[in-house]
Amino acid sequence: MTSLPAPTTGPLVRLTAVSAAYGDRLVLDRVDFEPPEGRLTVLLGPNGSGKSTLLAVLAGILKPSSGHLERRPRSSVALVVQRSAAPERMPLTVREVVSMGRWRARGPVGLLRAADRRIVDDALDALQIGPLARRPLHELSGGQRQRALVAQALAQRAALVLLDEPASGVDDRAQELIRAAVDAELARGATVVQATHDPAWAGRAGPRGLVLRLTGPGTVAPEGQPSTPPGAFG
Ligand SMILES: Nc1ncnc2c1ncn2[C@@H]1O[C@H](COP(=O)(O)OP(=O)(O)OP(=O)(O)O)[C@@H](O)[C@H]1O
Repeated sequence: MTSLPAPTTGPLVRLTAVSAAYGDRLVLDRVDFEPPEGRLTVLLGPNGSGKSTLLAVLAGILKPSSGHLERRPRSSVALVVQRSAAPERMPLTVREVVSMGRWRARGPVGLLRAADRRIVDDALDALQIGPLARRPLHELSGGQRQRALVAQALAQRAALVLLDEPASGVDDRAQELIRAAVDAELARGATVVQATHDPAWAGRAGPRGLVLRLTGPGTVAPEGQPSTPPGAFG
């Protein structure tokens, strides 16, 4: 298992008074948020409350309309988008999709090394999709595809792992594998932020994790003070 580089100073990621909007629709309204490092943050909230938007801001793919986003320089981030937002007809095999998780480590023209291939194999094994490795992604069922996308995130060995409802619409076995994958990421030292509708995930944040409830539009509140580390939420 590849361990993470020693943390440097500053937060891995921190939002200060961040607002985000689509046109004139305000979705996040001056949100302060710093996920506790090496822990699980669970984002709960109804459809449209802004969970995906918050993840997109954390990932750096949606620019806040105001406020401040800090990210630790050179820190890596993996994002598993909601299945409905993932391209379904990528002309790639499952192994190729998971191998894409190593691209950032190797650069655009870098060949994967033996160590990268081992990481890819481990990720395929973790989600039990090794037997599907040669299959084109578009031939897979929705749940199998979801496992491939989670495996791609695992292969990144990122410091910050953002998951948008990774376990929704998958069977019990896949849910169990995804839960185990999240546990393994936390054990590796990753900081995980997961959006979900499933309140059962809240219990997995643990005493040092964080549960945020988005009630939208624009409102984000920590749930249960015991799981809120001091200073993590302004
Ligand atoms: N690209 C977009 N353009 C315009 N409006 C958007 C866009 N993406 C999201 N929205 C709107 O922003 C609001 C928040 O959406 P978001 O997807 O962040 O919510 P969510 O909590 O993740 O919802 P769900 O549980 O359905 O995934 C919704 O009102 C949605 O319609």
